[in-house]
Amino acid sequence: MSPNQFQVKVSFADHQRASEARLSLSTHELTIHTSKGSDINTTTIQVPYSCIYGYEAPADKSTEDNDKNKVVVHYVAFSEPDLRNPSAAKRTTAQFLFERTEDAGRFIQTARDLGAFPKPKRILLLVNPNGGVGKAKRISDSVVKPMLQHSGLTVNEQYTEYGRHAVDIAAKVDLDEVDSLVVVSGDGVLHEVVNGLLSRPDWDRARKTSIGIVPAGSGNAIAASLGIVSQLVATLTVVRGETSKLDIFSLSQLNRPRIYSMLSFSWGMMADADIESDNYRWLGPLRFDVAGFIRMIRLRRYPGKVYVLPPKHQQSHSTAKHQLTPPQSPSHKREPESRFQHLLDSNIKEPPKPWSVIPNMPFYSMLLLLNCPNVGETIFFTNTIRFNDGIMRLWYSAETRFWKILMPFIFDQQNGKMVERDLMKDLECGGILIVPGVEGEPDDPSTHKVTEPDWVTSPAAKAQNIYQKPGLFDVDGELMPTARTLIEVHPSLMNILVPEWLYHKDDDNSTARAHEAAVIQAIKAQQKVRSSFGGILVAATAVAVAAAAIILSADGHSPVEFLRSTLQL
Ligand SMILES: Nc1ncnc2c1ncn2[C@@H]1O[C@H](COP(=O)(O)OP(=O)(O)OP(=O)(O)O)[C@@H](O)[C@H]1O
Repeated sequence: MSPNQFQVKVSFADHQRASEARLSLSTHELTIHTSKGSDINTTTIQVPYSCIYGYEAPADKSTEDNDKNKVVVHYVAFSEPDLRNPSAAKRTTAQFLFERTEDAGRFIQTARDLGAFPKPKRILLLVNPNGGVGKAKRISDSVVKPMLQHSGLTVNEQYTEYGRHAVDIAAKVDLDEVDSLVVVSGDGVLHEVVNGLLSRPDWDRARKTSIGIVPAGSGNAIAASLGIVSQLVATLTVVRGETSKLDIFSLSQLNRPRIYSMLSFSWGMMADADIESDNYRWLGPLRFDVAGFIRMIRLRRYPGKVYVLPPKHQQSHSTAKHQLTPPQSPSHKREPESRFQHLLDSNIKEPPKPWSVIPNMPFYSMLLLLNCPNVGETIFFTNTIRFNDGIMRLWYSAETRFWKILMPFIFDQQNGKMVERDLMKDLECGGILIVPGVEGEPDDPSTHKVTEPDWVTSPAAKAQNIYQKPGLFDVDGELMPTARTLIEVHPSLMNILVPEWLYHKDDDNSTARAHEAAVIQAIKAQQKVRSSFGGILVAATAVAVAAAAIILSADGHSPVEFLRSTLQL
């Protein structure tokens, strides 16, 4: 028998009777060959190391004789081909009884050397008891903590106690004591962790601390974008500790602290709907569909100008990435470099070349900047973006016909083809300057903030019967002032925990690749398959709510006026 092979008696969590088996440890997986006559259906079980989240081995002399030869391996099994729904991933255990204690020890040592077991790390788990519909605590207790128990990780759990508490925690956490900050919540708390870490005087060190997410919010766009389909897979991801680079956008406004985003920025219909969806939080993920539908049938246009920087100018910038801005005064706060901060000065009416304005677009109905493929757990926008490609993706539209906007949201919400419809224009860029307002004139010169609640008076708008609003600025689901805003990309600024099989290192083992490819394919399929029927059902529910909204005429328009403007009569 080769040094990486072992003879054992094996029993599985769901099969009580032990049977003879041969174990082999390769570079990437543990294979269990059970002997004929066992009560286990399959005779060969492959457990990729990427699916092992812990083990138990006899630790002390007082252990019973029999237990000294025992090793228990905890792993996640995917029940192919049913990987399409999150319940396809299942926790399980295999218990091995070796003939001799030395064999058990040799097995553990060999498995460790080959990277089969998770490496020890210190995790700070931030649980938002209010995340989603208040399910985060239950998820932490029933899924996350039981899985972490045998992982070898040192875990500290902390509940967030108020809005933006995670910013304060991340801003103060002792980086010598923590390797990863993991949130059990939605995108909002992860956004706060990013901002807390990057607001620190030692941000250049803090940015290297890996961040992770166990989806327990209502949107969960980041987790879905990473291919994390369940809390179980998310916890496995945390335990295995594989990371990928993560691009970050910075959003600068005059005389305000800078905000950082890992997911999205939006303005217009989608932003209004996202922020307004907070009123329907009790609906869980459905809140976005209902708020979106209501906003769609009361479509507005949002006046302003948007300037873009071509991506190659950002690319050359990326070679000098993460440089510190030289301190100008003792009070000057060091932060990731901004090359275009001067464009926030209102004396600069038009940014110079290579910046250019988006032509013929004084009015928008929606504008979306994305760093990830998903804008929500159930909204798979496009597969043309990666969160580590160093480029910003901008979509915008001036469309205000209700049905034109509704169609992609019903039929293409989960198939990644939303952007292929003739609704939105698509741009790659390295930076964006947004100047909201009819003529770019801010209401408040010191902040450039647009404050008019109902901005409907421009002659051009009146002539076209356009119903306008300054609109809301939404960054990662959080509100920010509607004001002149500079958005820049900081390529690969942070590290995020990702499922190992999606980003495995280059190896030449075809079995590992085949297994991993199957998992990837299944996860992608899972993102696409949720039927459009769900969308139609949601739309039907939303129609009822929306009809009430029209009758109540929240924005002061009568239903007749509304129909006329919607149908462009
Ligand atoms: N103890 C708390 N009490 C009240 N609010 C809290 C508390 N802890 C965190 N929050 C706030 O809850 C908000 C929502 O959190 P989070 O984004 O994680 O959940 P979600 O909105 O349901 O999910 P998603 O952002 O994915 O839609 C955050 O803005 C955060 O500041």
